[in-house]
Amino acid sequence: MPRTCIHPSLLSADFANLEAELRRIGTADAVHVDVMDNHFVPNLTLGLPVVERIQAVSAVPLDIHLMIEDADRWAPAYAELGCESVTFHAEAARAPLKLARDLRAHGARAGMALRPATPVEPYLDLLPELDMLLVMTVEPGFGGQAFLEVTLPKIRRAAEAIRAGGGQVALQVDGGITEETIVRAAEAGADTFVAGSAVYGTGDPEAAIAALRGAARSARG
Ligand SMILES: O=C(CO)[C@H](O)[C@H](O)COP(=O)(O)O
Repeated sequence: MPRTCIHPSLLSADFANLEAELRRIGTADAVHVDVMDNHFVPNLTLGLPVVERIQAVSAVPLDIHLMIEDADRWAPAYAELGCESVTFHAEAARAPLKLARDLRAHGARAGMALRPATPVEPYLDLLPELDMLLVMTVEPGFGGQAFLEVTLPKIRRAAEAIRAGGGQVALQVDGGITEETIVRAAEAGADTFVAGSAVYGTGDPEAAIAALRGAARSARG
């Protein structure tokens, strides 16, 4: 069976109790950490010093999603901390090819994200340089938004291109993922699912992770 990964988003966790919140998602494949700078997106979260402490105490690997300007400058520093994957936005990188190579050289999986309105076609040549492609299924910046069905054709096109290239690149979706929308994203070809509200917004994050995983697996066949 193909690998199905669930990455709870810390954006929906209690920021006053991050270490305890990390312990509630021990069965997750990674924890998704949203770094926002109030410039690339209209919201501000956390940066390197906090991620360094999360990395020190987390039992699950860190999946860093940089929603920041000047990704070329900052992304390698997150890789240096030992984060498992570091994802920059195509719209925020001056030299995406060099940046992806830098991230891998620092030992991280290199990820690239696309806003809902950004087409995937101009970036298909970059796929061999990436370990993960993130198709945003909401406008980046805030948790709790509704899944944008309009992104499904892009997920399908990205999945086809990844399969044609040998299937080495994870296809991540982020935003509005629930037990219902995860089915449509999985059918379209996504294999890695970020979920904030649908995990931390419930009383039992581990049960939510299991339910999301089960729904995605049955959709992927
Ligand atoms: O990148 C993000 C927002 O920009 C978050 O990861 C996303 O909001 C997840 O939250 P939810 O599952 O509640 O939509």
